[in-house]
Amino acid sequence: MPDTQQDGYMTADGRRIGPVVMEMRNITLRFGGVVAIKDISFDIREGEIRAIIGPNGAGKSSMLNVISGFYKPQEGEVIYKGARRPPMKPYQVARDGIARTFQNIALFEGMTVLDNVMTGRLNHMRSGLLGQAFWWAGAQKEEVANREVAEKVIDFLEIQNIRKTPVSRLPYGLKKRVELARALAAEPKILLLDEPMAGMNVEEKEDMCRFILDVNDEFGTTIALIEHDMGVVMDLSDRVVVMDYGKKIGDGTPDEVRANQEVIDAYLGVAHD
Ligand SMILES: Nc1ncnc2c1ncn2[C@@H]1O[C@H](COP(=O)(O)OP(=O)(O)OP(=O)(O)O)[C@@H](O)[C@H]1O
Repeated sequence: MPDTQQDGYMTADGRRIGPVVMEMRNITLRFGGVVAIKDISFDIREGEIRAIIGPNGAGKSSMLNVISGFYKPQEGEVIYKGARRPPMKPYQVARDGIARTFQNIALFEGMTVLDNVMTGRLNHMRSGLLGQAFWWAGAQKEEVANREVAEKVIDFLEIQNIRKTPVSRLPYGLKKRVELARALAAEPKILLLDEPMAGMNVEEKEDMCRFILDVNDEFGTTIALIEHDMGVVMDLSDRVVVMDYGKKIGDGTPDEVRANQEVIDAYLGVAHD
């Protein structure tokens, strides 16, 4: 069983999964009287693709927002890189190595693909306006280095031919890919994907699937995602957390989760006591 192997393990397809990089401990999140997350614990290992699934309203987005630091749970703690993560602003979490994409694309539509991807480098830029005025050579060097990372990501995701195109002119599937490029440009330790396939046709889904796998393989990026398409989730993920009505009802490999009766019932809509 992978979970008993502290230092990590090798997957059947030869990928190395490392030790735990983030741990959610007894997380409870309420919105007034609504309990969106009820006492949930699970971990994310270095280099793995970890999915969070569940029916509508199960609490998946809320959980992703806890991981990204956007929501502060009323109870429980997030252990990141071996220490309890203090309450942080989202930009501080981003600086600490967590990048994300959004369910509803959040790009600057009037800007080119390259400029959008460059915004993913903001957390790596040391020089502000004053810096650029008084530290010109350094600022220029930094700009070149940031551009190199952005261009590398653009090549990797095969969007070179649209790098100068304004995002507003792109079809939906490509916009999603640009969003992925922007998140990757931040060189995150953990990449959070919020329904990366939502609204895509079959071909776009296949492309996105391949890019997610390639990113994980090439850069060793740890990926946590929420996704409605069960086929995609089961194909992509190393381990899956299943939520229902804010509770965790399953956690394991795709095969384990598929065989879990509580999970089957939740998806078939079996009544709860
Ligand atoms: N900002 C909010 N204010 C009040 N209630 C909220 C808020 N966000 C989520 N909720 C409630 O928390 C519960 C979990 O919602 P959440 O969006 O996390 O579920 P989900 O699994 O992501 O759903 P979906 O698959 O439909 O996106 C729901 O009952 C929802 O109405």
